[in-house]
Amino acid sequence: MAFETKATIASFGGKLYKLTHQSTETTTPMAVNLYLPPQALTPTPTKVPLLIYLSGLTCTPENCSEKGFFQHRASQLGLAILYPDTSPRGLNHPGETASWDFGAGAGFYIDATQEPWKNGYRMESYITRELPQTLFADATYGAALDASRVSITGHSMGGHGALTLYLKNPGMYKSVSAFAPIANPGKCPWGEKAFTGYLGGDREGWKRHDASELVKGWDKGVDLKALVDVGTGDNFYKQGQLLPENLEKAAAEAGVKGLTVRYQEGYDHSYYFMASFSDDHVNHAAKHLGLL
Ligand SMILES: N[C@@H](CCC(=O)N[C@@H](CS)C(=O)NCC(=O)O)C(=O)O
Repeated sequence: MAFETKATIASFGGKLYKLTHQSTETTTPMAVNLYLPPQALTPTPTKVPLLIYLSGLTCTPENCSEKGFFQHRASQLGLAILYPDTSPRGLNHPGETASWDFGAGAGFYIDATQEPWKNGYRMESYITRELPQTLFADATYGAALDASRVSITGHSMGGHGALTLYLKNPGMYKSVSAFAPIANPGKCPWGEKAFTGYLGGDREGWKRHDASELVKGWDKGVDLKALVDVGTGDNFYKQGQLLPENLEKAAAEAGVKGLTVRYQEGYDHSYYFMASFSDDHVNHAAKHLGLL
């Protein structure tokens, strides 16, 4: 359904729009923030490409819009950014708000198969189909966007989302990047908890939603166009929640080219880390979206 505009905020010469719309996938109202750079807002706008940013555990569309600093470089290059929410909200499934790493704020960008979560916890279909289709068809916001040029990025759980949705849908996105991604969810406590709850106990089936497994099926002849940053001071990395080495190893063993993983000395899991490297990730997307 059409977007309702809750707020319009000037940012780096462009505008950040706080939107909501009724989703048929989640069956709930969904909040989403959209940044349009100045190039999309002039009296004679050019169509701009889109970077989708998927957030981490506990986040709403606000966290990264406010403190990720993606808009700075995006405004210079002429790139729109979409910040979706991390789960449906208000379904009131039992236990939905009992923990911060499962249920509300923790949809893991998959379509749940287990009761009660299969009702509404359909973030994969929402992010890959319903949200972009609604946005590109929107009379107000879609006109400024080039639907044929989309890239994806994300942080932590959202890094898992970006990598897996990219690997599952060759051609849908022009490039992928991730900050501190949950790179092998089938083998870490966050992923095991979420996948057991949403998908059930069949670990073989989890592999369809795990970047370190999916990368093995990538076409070796096609550059992966993937940039990953991880801070060596990140406590979740130290606790084995992220496992980026497993992704690197799987890609190398499968002969997949084009994965760059950078270990940033001393950086933690926070937005101080992301803001320090967000220019690099916007440049990475821009290169593959024809802006650089
Ligand atoms: N709530 C968790 C932290 C979860 C966390 O670090 N979430 C990250 C994404 S995985 C985040 O972006 N949090 C929101 C923020 O820092 O603004 C805790 O209390 O330990």
